[in-house]
Amino acid sequence: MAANLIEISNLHKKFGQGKKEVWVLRGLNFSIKRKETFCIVGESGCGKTTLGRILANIESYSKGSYRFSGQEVKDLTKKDLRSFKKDVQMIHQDPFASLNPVQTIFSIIANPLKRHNITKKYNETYKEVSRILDLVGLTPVEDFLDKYPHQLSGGQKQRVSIARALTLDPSFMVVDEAVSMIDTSLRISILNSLKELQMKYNVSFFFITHDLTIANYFAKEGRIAVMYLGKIVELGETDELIYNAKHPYTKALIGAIPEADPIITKSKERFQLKEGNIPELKNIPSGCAFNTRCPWAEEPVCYDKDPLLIGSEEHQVACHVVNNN
Ligand SMILES: Nc1ncnc2c1ncn2[C@@H]1O[C@H](COP(=O)(O)OP(=O)(O)OP(=O)(O)O)[C@@H](O)[C@H]1O
Repeated sequence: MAANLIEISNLHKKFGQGKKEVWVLRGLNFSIKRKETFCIVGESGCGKTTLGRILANIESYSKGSYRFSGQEVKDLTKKDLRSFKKDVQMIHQDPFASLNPVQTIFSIIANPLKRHNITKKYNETYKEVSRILDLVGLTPVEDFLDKYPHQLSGGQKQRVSIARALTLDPSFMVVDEAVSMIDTSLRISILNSLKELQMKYNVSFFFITHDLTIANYFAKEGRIAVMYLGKIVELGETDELIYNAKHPYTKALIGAIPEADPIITKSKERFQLKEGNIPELKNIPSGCAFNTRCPWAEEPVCYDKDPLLIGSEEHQVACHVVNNN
């Protein structure tokens, strides 16, 4: 059995052809261990969802390598793909859009069980559907079985999405902004449910969020990768990254987190970037893509050479200024 569940090397993704060609992911290198929580954070449009969709094999990759359990995903045979589809599940940002509106909650959970021959007889399916709904906190189960998605609240719908993802006993889950459309009061409860399920079932998570506070909470025992314009600029164990951030972009993201205590907020280091707008992906600056916003950018290196993500197992940074000092 491979040591890492996931190994990504020099991964690239482009959309479009010719003049419309845009490279959305530009050489990613990372791995995810079994049972690990790996969070990816970054502003809108930096490529988080595209990467999540590639990891779930909903989207193909254009260049580089993606190995799952030691096997190159592009080369999976039909038989391997069937087991991959069972093993890897994705929970989407908008549970309403991803749940079939004309199916009852019972059918939504029962269908994958039947399709993959996990349960055969009705009684068996009923028992398993009830067990899974109970696991995600949709109780009393009988109140939910005959309902349709539109009859549930946002939080309940997201729990149904999680339940559906769990039916096939996955080893890896891609969770895309799964709590961003849910009231703050319910967020922690859903995040806690996901964490409990991870402990129980040893699932690895690839958790996508634009909110570093949520990443810090959910990946407390895991790692966070910070993405900027299709590249990872900093990657580290969560506490190390939050309390010892090195990349100016990560520092700016951390500086922007509001503190409950207004005195701390006032005294916290505000890291000023050069300008607010992110360059477009089809117009990436040469050298380090962050150079247009970076207060540390130095001539000539930051304008000529793309920095590599380097460092220790616990903490890696892609910044010439940090890595040269
Ligand atoms: N199917 C597609 N065809 C063309 N361009 C696409 C496609 N899907 C995504 N993109 C582009 O790829 C870039 C990255 O999008 P992506 O959704 O991965 O970013 P994101 O970081 O997840 O953003 P958000 O937080 O807003 O969801 C964007 O510029 C987007 O317009």
